[in-house]
Amino acid sequence: CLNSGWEFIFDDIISEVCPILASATSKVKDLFLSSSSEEEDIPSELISDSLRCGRELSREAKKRANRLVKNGVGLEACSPALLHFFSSKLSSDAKKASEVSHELLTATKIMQMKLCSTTDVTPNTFISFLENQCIQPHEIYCKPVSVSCTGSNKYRSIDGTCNNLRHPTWGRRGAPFTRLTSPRYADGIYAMPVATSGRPLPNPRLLSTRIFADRSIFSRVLSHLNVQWGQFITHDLVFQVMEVTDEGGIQCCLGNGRDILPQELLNDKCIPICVSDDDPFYKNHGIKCLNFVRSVTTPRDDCSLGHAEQMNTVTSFLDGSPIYGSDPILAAKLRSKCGGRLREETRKNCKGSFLPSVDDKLAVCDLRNISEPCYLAGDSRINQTPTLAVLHTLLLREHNRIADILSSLNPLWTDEKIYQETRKIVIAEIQHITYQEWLPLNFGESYLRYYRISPSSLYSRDYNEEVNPGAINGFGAAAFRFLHTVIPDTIMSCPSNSGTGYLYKLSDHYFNPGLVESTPESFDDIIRGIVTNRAGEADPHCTEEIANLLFKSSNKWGLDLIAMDIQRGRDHGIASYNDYRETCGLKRARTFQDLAGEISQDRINALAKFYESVDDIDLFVGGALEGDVSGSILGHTFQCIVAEQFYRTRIGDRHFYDNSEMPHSFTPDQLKEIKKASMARLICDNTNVKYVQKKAFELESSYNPKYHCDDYNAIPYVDLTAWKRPKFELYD
Ligand code: HEM
Ligand SMILES: [Ca+2]
Repeated sequence: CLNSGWEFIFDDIISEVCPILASATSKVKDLFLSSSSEEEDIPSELISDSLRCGRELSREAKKRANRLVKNGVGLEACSPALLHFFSSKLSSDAKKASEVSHELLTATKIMQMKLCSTTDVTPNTFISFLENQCIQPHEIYCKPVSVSCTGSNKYRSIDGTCNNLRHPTWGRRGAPFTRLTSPRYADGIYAMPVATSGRPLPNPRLLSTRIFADRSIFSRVLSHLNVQWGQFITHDLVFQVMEVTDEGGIQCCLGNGRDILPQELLNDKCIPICVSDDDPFYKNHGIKCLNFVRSVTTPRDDCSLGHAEQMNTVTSFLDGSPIYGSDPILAAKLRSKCGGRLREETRKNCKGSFLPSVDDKLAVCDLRNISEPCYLAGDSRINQTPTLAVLHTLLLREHNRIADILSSLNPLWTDEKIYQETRKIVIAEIQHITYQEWLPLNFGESYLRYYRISPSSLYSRDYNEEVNPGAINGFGAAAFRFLHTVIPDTIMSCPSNSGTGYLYKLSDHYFNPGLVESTPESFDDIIRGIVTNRAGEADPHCTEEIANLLFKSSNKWGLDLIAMDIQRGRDHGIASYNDYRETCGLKRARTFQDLAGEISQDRINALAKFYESVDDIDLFVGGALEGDVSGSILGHTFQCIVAEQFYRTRIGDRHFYDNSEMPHSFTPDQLKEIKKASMARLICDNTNVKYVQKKAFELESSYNPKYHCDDYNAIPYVDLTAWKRPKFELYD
């Protein structure tokens, strides 16, 4: 189970594909023996030979990967592994960047192998040596990303470019994730990390079953909608996709999970999760291997060589990209091109509208028959669960509702003008609901105010163009995934005419949003259910619906999201928990017992049982076991990473909704209206639900009672008349 990622590079292959490089060895050796200083340059022919050879080897590996799938080593129909790939599609430019990245990483690895086998250079000194050299490959190997910003930049671009006019690539779709701490790759470049002893890290599935085991405790405060909003904004900020071949997704296991594939059939991007014979769940199903594939990487903007960086395939701004898309081609496809509206579908007997259908339903949904819905939205994860689809639908309706009002207020506005103004309002509402309602509830109001994360007065003047709004790797591949432990195990549906709620198992509905439209009232019933159903308690325990049955389709078993979270952190070379403790201002632990300030004794004992050294603990595991910070559902280290992300997402966004004194800033009248937006009002304005609690992310209680949607004092209404403009503004 320990693939490093470099299985395709052998010395004999190098000499076959790149004979020049093989003979370069002695020259390199001389260079290093003669110089102990790091000032010496790597000979330029070694660099160019490595690049050429990296390209050759990488292309060979790609051909082999395609061949394997073509020859039958592919994903089986209706398998959990296939469903996991449903949302892993790459646009052609992202695919190209990923290929270039693979070539550069392979070249870097070859250089390292040559230097380390012939000199005293260790993997770590190699990386710092490389960084000092700041090698930029010739443009035929990698073209630096350059964006020029023209025009007024009054509205956000779809792909996030030109938000920051000094650093126009920051926050764009396709950018490398940023890091708070140096990565932990075994070889400093890309190889899967190992323990400090050099032995394997503990098995992720073992950690999942022993530390995160199911214990059904529900939150007494938070609603399912609180969790669902969390996933929705996750999808706005981050999307790492897995490597695929031109022929389809990658299979790493034999016989749908009965064993791991033999090395000769294994793709080098495979990092399957092995399951032990005595696994409490999988032993009953004969499952020994869970399919898992490495994330796509991308070159740095300047193409410089170094360790791997994963690609964020969506804009990292909180900019409604799950609704509008991060890619201009998709964004255009989602528009109706009339009245500023987005495409929608209506149904007989249903008052509200629904998302449009994808072109090829069977390629991205797990349907029992083709008449069931499968939606198209700005984010390809849309169909993952019915409640995610419900939130997408709600925001689609909000866009079209606002577009209709704006066009009646300003009848001469063009489709483009209405679309852009509406998009701006919807994004502002999403930002307001997130920063004013959702973040304080989950992470503590006073904490967020203290760190200037929550907006306070009407306008803010906090925009700082030197703050990179990029997504932090440790946020997406570890800290924010802690919220997987609060996912409830059911989807609740509450018909208006009965006092009862019906519960559906989450695992019966992955990639099948049919529940949303099973009757004309289903959509509203699920909305009532999602504000009534409880979230899971914020402890490390999580439901088996995601820890044994994720994407189970018609099988009796599925994948384990918690084991995947741990393995993904390793795939991304996320620094250890101990490194992050230091980054976040805690003392580095020298012994397990040093964790006692943050982690309870029984949990420390569990960690000491599985990890050899306190330095080996994965960020996801250590962070999840910390006791909560007062007022937050997170412990200190996760709180620090999540807060840093939302700080950057706000301060580094030129278009953040309450920024003042920008050419595109809202007028005071408009901003006052936007600040009335709430989750409850979003529901009231876009469904047939009549009563909802004022704080919809919290359960109904005597302190948070339900109000009628017509009660505009309790649930204020965003009045759009502030957007009525004089006719002369037609052409701006
Ligand atoms: C039923 C609900 C959910 C399901 C089924 C689900 C499933 C998944 C899956 C399959 C992945 C990709 C795993 C991988 O390949 O590494 C993922 C990633 C992730 N999830 Fe969830 N998730 C859910 C809810 C949430 C919630 C509520 C949050 C946070 C509030 C969240 C945060 C994340 C994050 C941050 C990632 C990494 C995203 C990326 O970089 O692509 N998820 N989730
Ligand atoms: Ca975004």
